[in-house]
Amino acid sequence: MAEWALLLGYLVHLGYLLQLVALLARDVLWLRALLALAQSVVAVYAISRGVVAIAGWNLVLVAINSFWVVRILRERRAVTIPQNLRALYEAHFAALRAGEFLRFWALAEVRTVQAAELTREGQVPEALYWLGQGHLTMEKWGQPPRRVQAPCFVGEMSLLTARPASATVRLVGQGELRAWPRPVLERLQRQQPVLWARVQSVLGLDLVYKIQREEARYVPLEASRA
Ligand SMILES: Nc1ncnc2c1ncn2[C@@H]1O[C@@H]2COP(=O)(O)O[C@H]2[C@H]1O
Repeated sequence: MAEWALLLGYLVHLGYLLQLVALLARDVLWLRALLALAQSVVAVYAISRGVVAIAGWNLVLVAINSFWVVRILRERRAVTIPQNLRALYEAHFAALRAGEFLRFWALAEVRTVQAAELTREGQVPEALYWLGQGHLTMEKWGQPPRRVQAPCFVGEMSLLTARPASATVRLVGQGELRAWPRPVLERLQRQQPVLWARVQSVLGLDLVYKIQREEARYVPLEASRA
């Protein structure tokens, strides 16, 4: 009996040691899970000592942390990308987790448009666009018009820099676009900052692809003089 009492006495140290380890965890799932365990241990200790208030408060904390553990596990559970989106995901959206990609993809409106002007140089675009197939024309003041080939985003530069559009971009012919209206993106930015940070990486990758296409068109100065 006395040994039991001694062991129960150590529980308080175990509980706070576990809290210490929890605070070292970088991953929020581990943090929450270890905190729930630590608070359960402290609650058992408090019950054994008859301190109802400490036991009660720790059980409330256990309930909150357990709720978050379940929620995070649900969000992270394996999500399979449908076959028709897999190649697209791997090439352009791999900075997002599979579930995040599907959520972000579903936020967009699908629009079928004909020769539409997507952005106008100097004006803030109404949306961010993704064109999976087709061609665009791009006009910048003082430069000859150019063709831009899909797949690519349109309107990502002004979104990232919070400045007006750097060019006027029009769709050639008819095409199907995905459009994320600005208010939808602003809500995403406010409510899901982690996802927003990953979306910015996706847009960064699109910019890299654009630079690589520009470089493929690059004519060395010597050759252009010849
Ligand atoms: N050099 C470029 N190559 C491909 N697309 C471009 C280039 N410059 C601008 N754009 C696109 O044209 C869009 C005009 O609006 P944004 O500046 O928001 O985002 C721009 C890009 O999506």
